[in-house]
Amino acid sequence: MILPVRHFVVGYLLPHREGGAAGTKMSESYDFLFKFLVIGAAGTGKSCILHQFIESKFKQDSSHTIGVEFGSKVVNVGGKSVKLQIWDTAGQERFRSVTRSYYRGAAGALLVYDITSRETYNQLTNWLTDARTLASPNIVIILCGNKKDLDADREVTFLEASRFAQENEIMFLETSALTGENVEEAFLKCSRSILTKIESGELDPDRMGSGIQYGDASLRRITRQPQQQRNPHCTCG
Ligand SMILES: Nc1nc2c(ncn2[C@@H]2O[C@H](COP(=O)(O)OP(=O)(O)OP(=O)(O)O)[C@@H](O)[C@H]2O)c(=O)[nH]1
Repeated sequence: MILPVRHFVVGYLLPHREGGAAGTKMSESYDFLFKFLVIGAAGTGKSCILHQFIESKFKQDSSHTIGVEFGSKVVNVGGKSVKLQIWDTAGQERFRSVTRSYYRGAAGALLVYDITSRETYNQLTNWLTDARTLASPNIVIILCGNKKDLDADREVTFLEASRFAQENEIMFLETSALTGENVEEAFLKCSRSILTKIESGELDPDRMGSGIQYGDASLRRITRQPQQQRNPHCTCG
């Protein structure tokens, strides 16, 4: 059965609160917008990670995602407000053709496996290849070994996963959507890396399909600057 894609999209659009570790805001004013993906095998906790990040609580009775779900949050990264537009994709193979259509132009991704399931870890190379091929070769990826709270059932060591991350030039953290440990940090770390690449000129927000857009706040600052400083890269410092 093939349903139109829009039927799969569930919104998490919540009011952006002032304060908190991420420093979110009431208004929709932000410096940058980054498109993010959450990818990885079924049952690894992708939806729970997104829910924990946005609502700061564990999603009880999470069921398999059908297609994609959507969440959005404004965070403060290195003095810049960044709106993260996050697509949580289904891990089940039968939704792969739908989820793949959401990869295009993503700036960042959380690649999730379950530390208690070697099977989910063994699939990482396929997910990584998909992300780099379908989103962008420059996509900034953070590997998340989720369910860190289930250490007694661990099947994948921290060391081997960190070696995998190093070999594949991606960042790495172990997370727990249940306790919230490192969940926000994963999104912030990935966002920080994207911002650094914008600053260094490695990523160009003006490039089509970069997954990055200037927000109102950023554009306002550019137009206020003297003519000789109107280089978008200068706005990130
Ligand atoms: N103990 C523990 N359980 C978790 C954690 N994260 C998720 N779970 C459980 O793992 C199961 C799958 O979580 P989901 O978030 O639905 O997994 P998913 O990756 O979104 O799955 P798909 O939508 O099928 O791709 C659920 O039973 C969750 O309660 C975690 O950090 N710790």
